[in-house]
Amino acid sequence: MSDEESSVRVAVRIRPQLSKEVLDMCRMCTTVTPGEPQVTLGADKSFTYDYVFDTDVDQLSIYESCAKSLVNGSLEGYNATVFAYGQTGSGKTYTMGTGFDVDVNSELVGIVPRAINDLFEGIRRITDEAVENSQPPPQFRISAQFLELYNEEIIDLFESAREYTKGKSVIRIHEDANRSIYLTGVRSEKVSSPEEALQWLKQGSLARTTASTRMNSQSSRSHAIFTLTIRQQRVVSEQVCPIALTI
Ligand SMILES: Nc1ncnc2c1ncn2[C@@H]1O[C@H](COP(=O)(O)OP(=O)(O)OP(=O)(O)O)[C@@H](O)[C@H]1O
Repeated sequence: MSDEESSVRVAVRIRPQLSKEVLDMCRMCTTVTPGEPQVTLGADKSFTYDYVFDTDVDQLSIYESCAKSLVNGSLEGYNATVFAYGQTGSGKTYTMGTGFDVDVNSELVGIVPRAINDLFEGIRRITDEAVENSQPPPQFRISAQFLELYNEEIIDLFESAREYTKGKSVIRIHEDANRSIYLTGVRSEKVSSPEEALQWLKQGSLARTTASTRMNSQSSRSHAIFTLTIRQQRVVSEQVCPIALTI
């Protein structure tokens, strides 16, 4: 598949050094080529991506470049996934905004809370436009799921941790005739406002498995997938489009 046909975009974000790294006299080994999405490691190993963000790029710019258009697209019926990948301590949780504290200073808010706010803002806009045009506004139904993959087990972050230690997980992974993977037994919560969705995000984030690693004192130790499913029902048709945000 050529680059033009691929719907996958890869962005690299370089985080600033942490105070401990500065105190330990660690040195940056990356150089971003000005005006190009290219990063050089050390003296001569250069790599080009769709986007490269250097240490000074803020959370809003990352969201606007990497996720905003996907949120808008999801309201038009497209599926979208934002996936953060990288070694421990590289900044995945920070960038996605799914750490313990989702009530951070507004400038530091990450991708997931921004996507939630934009999603509900988009719904409000579509509803207002329909009313202005004297048309029946579409009905939106939004539901959230939050799963964690840890030690090859799937944990439902909306269920209490206690139930899982008793081995009560009812989540099963299946493959359908088209070889698509789907899950059953996952708890799905209806959300009707950004506040409600953020509350579920916060509750699920707190339930995640964490421990310290040598490179991150509060490492997530797992993969987590936060999924919002949007059902938009118009008079003539219904569209179902999940947006998954993976940390
Ligand atoms: N762009 C950034 N600007 C400032 N601080 C950052 C940035 N990215 C990450 N950090 C800080 O770096 C530390 C590690 O980041 P984070 O916990 O997000 O890493 P992670 O990739 O999620 O790690 P793990 O896989 O171990 O969970 C945190 O203290 C975080 O606040």
